This record gives sequence, structure tokens and C-alpha cells, in this order.
Amino acid sequence: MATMESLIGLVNKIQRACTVLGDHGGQGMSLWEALPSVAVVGGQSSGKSSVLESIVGRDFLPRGSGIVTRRPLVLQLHKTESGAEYAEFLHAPKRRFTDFAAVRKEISDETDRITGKTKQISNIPIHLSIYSPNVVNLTLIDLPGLTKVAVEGQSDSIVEDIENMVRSYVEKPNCIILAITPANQDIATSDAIKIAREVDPSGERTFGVLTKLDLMDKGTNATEVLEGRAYRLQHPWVGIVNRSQADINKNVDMIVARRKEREYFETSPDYGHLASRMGSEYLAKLLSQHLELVIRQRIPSIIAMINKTIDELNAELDRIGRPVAADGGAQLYMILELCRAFDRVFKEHLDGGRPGGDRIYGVFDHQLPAALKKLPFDRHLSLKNVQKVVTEADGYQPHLIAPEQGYRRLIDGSITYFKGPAEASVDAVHFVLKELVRKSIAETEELKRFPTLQNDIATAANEALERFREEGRKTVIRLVEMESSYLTVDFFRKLHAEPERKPEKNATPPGPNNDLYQDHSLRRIGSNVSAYIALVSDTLKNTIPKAVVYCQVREAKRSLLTNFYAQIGRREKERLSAMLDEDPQLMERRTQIAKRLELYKSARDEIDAVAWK
Ligand SMILES: Nc1nc2c(ncn2[C@@H]2O[C@H](COP(=O)(O)OP(=O)(O)OP(=O)(O)O)[C@@H](O)[C@H]2O)c(=O)[nH]1
Repeated sequence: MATMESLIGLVNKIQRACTVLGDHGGQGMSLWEALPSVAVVGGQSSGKSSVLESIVGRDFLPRGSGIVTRRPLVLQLHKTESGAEYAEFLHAPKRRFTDFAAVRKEISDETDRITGKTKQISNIPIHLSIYSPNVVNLTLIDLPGLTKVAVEGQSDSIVEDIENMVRSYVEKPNCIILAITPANQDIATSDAIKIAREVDPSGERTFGVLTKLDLMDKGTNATEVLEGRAYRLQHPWVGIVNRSQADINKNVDMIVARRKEREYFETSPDYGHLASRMGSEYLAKLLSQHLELVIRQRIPSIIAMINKTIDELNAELDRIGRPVAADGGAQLYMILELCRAFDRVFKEHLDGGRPGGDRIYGVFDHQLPAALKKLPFDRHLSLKNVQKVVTEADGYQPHLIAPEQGYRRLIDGSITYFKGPAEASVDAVHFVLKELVRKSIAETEELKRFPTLQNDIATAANEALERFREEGRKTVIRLVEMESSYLTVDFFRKLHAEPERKPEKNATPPGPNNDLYQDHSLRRIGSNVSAYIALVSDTLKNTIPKAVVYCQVREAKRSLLTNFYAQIGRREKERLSAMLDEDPQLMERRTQIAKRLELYKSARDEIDAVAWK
């Protein structure tokens, strides 16, 4: 079975690795949060720093009036066998501090580096490791002291900000709470107990610590609390006597202070019977043992959590794509795969798996009929224009039976108008296809990481669509011209067979120079041409969509990237790799995930090695 040292050392190691990766909790479930830790909480001046220092056996925390601890301090204690005693900060890993006064200065300088020389707080922790023969393996988090009022230079929200920061640590189910209360204060008003009760009502992860026992009024003692009768917790209360301010001023050595504390309890008439379970050394051991127990219990769930995260990270790596292969063949293969992925999405848009293809039908169903309806045939076939065209066509010899030439000119003139809506349909469908290309590129998950290739595909697809548009345009114009080139004979034969109607009596009276018969016959020509044009319009309404789909939609589905494939097949390797240039942000993200993956994998290996030895 693993030793206590190795277990706690293991957790320390993983915590340090987490911090290097910027994983220090507060961002959802992280490895850091899965690991047990001890947080020191209490009101300002309750003696938090003193407790921490006496556990460490060293003077190293910044002191001063007002709010001193403004960033969480993650303090990892490592017991050394060699007798060496030094400290190291994670933010300055190359520097070994042997002078603890310099440690104190570095903590306050590093605090200022993030918060400025203000009285603001930050939840980015400072990581400090202390190596010493006089400590037990333990990780402690020192948090800003809870306070009731903001002082000069602090925002009004500071009281709440500190409370929220403290809560964000102690509410984690894996956090062991070291709740510091001064004995010369009523336990009922203790800030530490208040927040501990809120997040740990059953008291199973709270350790009650009573400081300043030596400062209690004469004739009073804290046995009620220390024996667990005043406020019940699952773990026994520990009483502490730290150095007084006078001791600190006189530079009383910590080791001496520990001895004095031991003597205090051993000789105390009130606490003598509790002496073996009092004092900072006992507290350190108690915490260390508890931490070991908790780690042991948590190992299965930590391993489960690590495995789950490894799976998630692998899945994300799959999603954002593995690194690009180096050889040309593999790159060409990859580019073709990516193009095919895009092509699939594009086809889904056209075939109805994704939205957008219906807009093409919209062109045929609304836009084209509406445009046909709007053509100015009324004007072209007005009495006046019919007369003009027919007269001009007749020349010097007016027509005898039917104005064949006049009819032809009127019909040719009308049919020309159809070119507008025909070309407009080609253009409208072209723009729908172009938009679908844009959308499909954006929606092709696999392409996301390759902005250059996205561009190349867009250019190639748009070039192809441009060609299809040209083809479509030629074809619809040809359809319109075909209508001019040969008229439907049957239509005119049927007209001829119809009996000629007499002009109605109450028809518009003819103008002074207008002969009634001529007027009637021109009207008839106009309405015949109009009826024929309506027939043509119906035909084109059906055939233009066929031409557009044939030339543009069907081709887009069949050969949008055919030319592109031929081009890239001939490309040099250098140009292929350039096409697979990735978004730098994404490459960064992949590196990050890979690093995390490595951390989690090595954490799993280490836990396996330590826990089941
Ligand atoms: N006599 C005596 N004085 C103590 C004891 N514990 C702390 N003090 C004194 O109380 C004052 C505050 O102690 P700190 O350890 O700085 O308290 P803190 O909770 O860290 O304070 P802040 O960082 O300001 O929140 C110091 O002057 C200590 O010397 C104790 O057990 N006995």
C-alpha cells in the first residue's frame, strides 16, 4: 500500500501540473477540483497567517494592517529528509528561496503584479512550495480574511467579493475547511463557522480551530467549544496558541513558539486533559492524516474522472482534427477527403437534407411567373402600335387577307421581351447556388481548421458556377429564340377556322379618320398575337426551369469541383501543404488539448504507480 507521503506528494505533483496548465478550478469540473485540498478561512486578524506559519514552522507570510492576503496562496509543504529548507514559487521556478523574509516580499510583490498596488483582490492563486524537514506533506490554501466592512480605498463590493472567492473554494466537495475562530470572540459570530456551516452543514469536512486561547478573559475558558459542546463538528476542535504581536516584534523563533505552545497546554489547568490533542503540530498531523484518508477514498473517483476527461479530450482532438500529415500523397488524399466532405454538405443543401435548395424552386414558382406577368405586352400590342407595325410591314401594298408580315413582326417583337426574365432566372439561381457554396463551406466541420483550403474551394466552386451560369444563359436565350424561329402553325390555323365576329354595336366609336373595319381588324390582330404570346409564355414558364436546372443545378451537383480536382492533382507538394495551412488559434487549441491530455495521462500513470504498489 502507498505511504502517506507518496499519496500526498502525488496530489501535490498533480496540483502543480494543473496550475502550469492554468487549471486551478473555477472553470467547471477540472482535475484540480477533483483533488482534495485544505482551505484556511476566517475573519481578518483571526490568526490565519499565524496558524499557517506555525504549521510550517517558519515566518514567511506578509503582515500588515488591513487586507494583506489578496490572492489565494496555494501552499504546498514537502517534507525533506536531507535537512535542506527552502521555498520555490511556481511563477519563478528557477529561484530557490532560503531566506524566508524574501519569500514574504515575493508573495506581496507577486500579489501586486496582478492586482496592482491597490486593495483589490484577485482569484488567481500564487503557488508556493516549501521544502523542509519540519513540515508534513500537506497542501494548504490561504484565502483573504472575511470582513464586514470595506475600508478606505476599497470598493463597496469588497466584502461580498471576498466572501464569494472564499465560497468558491470551500463549496467544492473535495475541499477540507480549516475554519479559524479566535477564542476571545463569541463562536456564534464567527465568520469562519458561518461560511463553513453554509457549505458543509453536516460538518464532515470542517476542522474547527480556536486561536488566541491565551487571550481569553481571566476566569473564562474554551472547554465548551474544544470538547465539541458549543458547536458540534464531525472532527475534534483544535485549540492553538500562536505568537502574540509582542512575540512577533521580538522575533521569537517559530520552533521556540511551538515549544512554548506545547508547554502552555501541558501546564494548563483548563486544557491539561486535552493537551495531546491541542497545538499547531498536532493540527498539522491531524490534517495530514485526514488528507491521506480522503485521497485514498477519492482515488477511484479521481481515476474515473481522469479517464472520462481523457476520452473527452480525445474526442475533441478528433473533432478539431489531428495534425496534418507531412507527405504529399497523404496531403493530397486529405485535401480530396475535405473537398468531398464539402461536396456532401453542398448536395444535402440541394437535395433537401439541409435548407436552401427550396429557394431554387422559389425562383421558378414565384420570381419567374411574376416577371413574365410584368412584361409590357399591353403597350406593345396597343392598337396604336399594332397599327404602326402592321402598316410598316405592309409597305406600299396593304395586306389583302391577313397581315402575315405584321403578325410575324409583332410576335418577334413580343418574344424578345422574354429574354429578360429568362436571364434573370439564370442569375437568381446562380446567386442561390453561390450562397449555398458559402454556407456549405461554413458548415463543413472538417474544413473549419483550414481557412486557406476554404478559400481555394470557394474560388474553384464560384468559377465553376460562373461557367454554368454562362451555359445556362446561352441555353435559355436559345429557348427564347427558338420560339421566334418557328411559330406553332396549329394555333393560327385554328384562328383562321373561327368565324369572324362582327364589330359590336356599342364598341368604341371610331375616330373621325378611322374606318370601323380597320379598327376592328387591328384589335383582332392584337388579341390574336396576345393569345399566342400567352401560349409562348406558358411554354417558357415550363422550359426555362428545365434549362436552368440542366445547365446549372445538375452540373453543380455533378461537377462543381471537377476542374479543381484536376488542378490539385498536378500541384507540387509545397502548394499542397500551403493549402492545408491551419488557423493559428486552432493549432494553439490543439497544442493545449495535447498538453492537457499528457497531464491527465501522466496523472493516471502516477496514481496507478502509487496507489496500487
Ligand atoms: N496572543 C496571541 N495572539 C495571537 C494569536 N493568534 C494570532 N495572534 C495575533 O493576532 C494578530 C493577527 O494574527 P494573524 O495571524 O495576522 O491573523 P490573520 O487572520 O492572518 O489576519 P489577516 O491576514 O489580517 O486577516 C497578530 O498580531 C497575532 O500575533 C494567539 O493565539 N495568541
